[in-house]
Amino acid sequence: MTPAARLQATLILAEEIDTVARPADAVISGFFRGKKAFDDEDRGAILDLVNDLLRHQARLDWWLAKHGRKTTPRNRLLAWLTVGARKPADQIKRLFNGGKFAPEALADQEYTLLIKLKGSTIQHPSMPEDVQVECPEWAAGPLRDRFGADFGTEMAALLTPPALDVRVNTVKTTPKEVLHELTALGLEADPLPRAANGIRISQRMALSRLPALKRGEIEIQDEGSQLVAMLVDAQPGERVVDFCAGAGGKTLAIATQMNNKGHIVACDVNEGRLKRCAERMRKAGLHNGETRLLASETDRWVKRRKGGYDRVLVDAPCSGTGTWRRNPDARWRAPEEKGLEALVALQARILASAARLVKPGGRLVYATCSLLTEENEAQVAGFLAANPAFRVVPLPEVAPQITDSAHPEFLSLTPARHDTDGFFAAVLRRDDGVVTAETPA
Ligand SMILES: C[S@@+](CC[C@H](N)C(=O)[O-])C[C@H]1O[C@@H](n2cnc3c(N)ncnc32)[C@H](O)[C@@H]1O
Repeated sequence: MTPAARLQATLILAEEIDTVARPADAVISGFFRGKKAFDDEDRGAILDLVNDLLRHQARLDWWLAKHGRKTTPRNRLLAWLTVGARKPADQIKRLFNGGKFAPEALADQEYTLLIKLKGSTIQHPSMPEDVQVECPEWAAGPLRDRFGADFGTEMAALLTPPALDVRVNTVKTTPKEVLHELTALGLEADPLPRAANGIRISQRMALSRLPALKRGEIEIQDEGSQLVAMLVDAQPGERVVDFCAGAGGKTLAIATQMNNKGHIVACDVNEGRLKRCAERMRKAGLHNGETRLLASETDRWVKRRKGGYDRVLVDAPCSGTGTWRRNPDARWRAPEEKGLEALVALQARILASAARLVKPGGRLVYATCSLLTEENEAQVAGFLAANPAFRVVPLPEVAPQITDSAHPEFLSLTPARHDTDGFFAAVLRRDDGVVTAETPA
């Protein structure tokens, strides 16, 4: 594939990501599906370029505005090639040549833009701080409140591409065997520092190079996500609910913890994701689970199963601020249409309803991939105030091996401090109605 054709593919993707509400990874995988003309190298180069545009969008837009230009995907690409990739104007003109599979030929005023941008640097001291760190307006206040003096450092970490973390499916193999295979393939792979069955692959490569992935022996899962599943601490033979299971990232990890014994119900309001979850369970050789589509968080099924589960995980829908490293488009899509407040209210409703499933003495884990206090500590505080039967089980009690959480009681991970996605998890226990030796019959 020619360099011009790669640029044209980048442009198609950038335009679609800019206009549709779907996440970029869904747009990208949809675009490449069934297209044999793109080999791994083409895909890698196009993906890098799309991500470069998304990770520098605020700064590119600042440069475009400075020169009175519209912030369109095509203008952003032209600006990036000049300011970021530092390509000479004439070389860009040769690539934007209007040929078959190439971007439309450069207009005169586009060429003028390239000349004006020549010698500019992607970072400029006159840029406002939020532009320099690519922080969208809707999140700047809450993130500054959360991080204070560390705001800049955390934002910078959110702009770096993450390493590839995988979780070993111990129902099928062992971390030792997987490490051995990865090393034999010439990949740089090491055990994760905190997640017992996790491995980090530091080197960039196409996923097609991982045969263990095809065999269902490993799953791609950030260390933070692996740790959330670990905090559920589901034991073989127990009854467990993963209330917001989605496509099952954590369901699979929990079902594996249970060593295929007992029962896990993966609930969600999204049928497509649950279908994917069931497929992944099958591929992973897990048969201790079922999926359950809920009409809403207050579906009648929840009432019928009240008090019936040893462990319940609520991996709530959230702003996703902790995942901006891997989803660089997410920062440019404000949380849902109704904003952060509506999201926080939904989380509260989900948590209150899912809590009904926990049996006396059982464990409730509330988690998000958000960095915002409103969705995390404040959400838990609100729940505890309204539900006195639950109390916090401090992190050092449930996971003494995690010694570097950013919060003394909860799991709180940030990209700058832990080199994981931003994750939050609170472990709660239902303390009422527990029958002990002292409880009168
Ligand atoms: C953070 S994602 C879950 C990710 C998943 N646990 C994983 O590890 O791959 C949150 C999920 O909550 C689901 N959700 C949204 N509203 C819900 C509701 N009212 N009740 C239950 N689940 C809901 C979404 O469909 C989404 O799949």
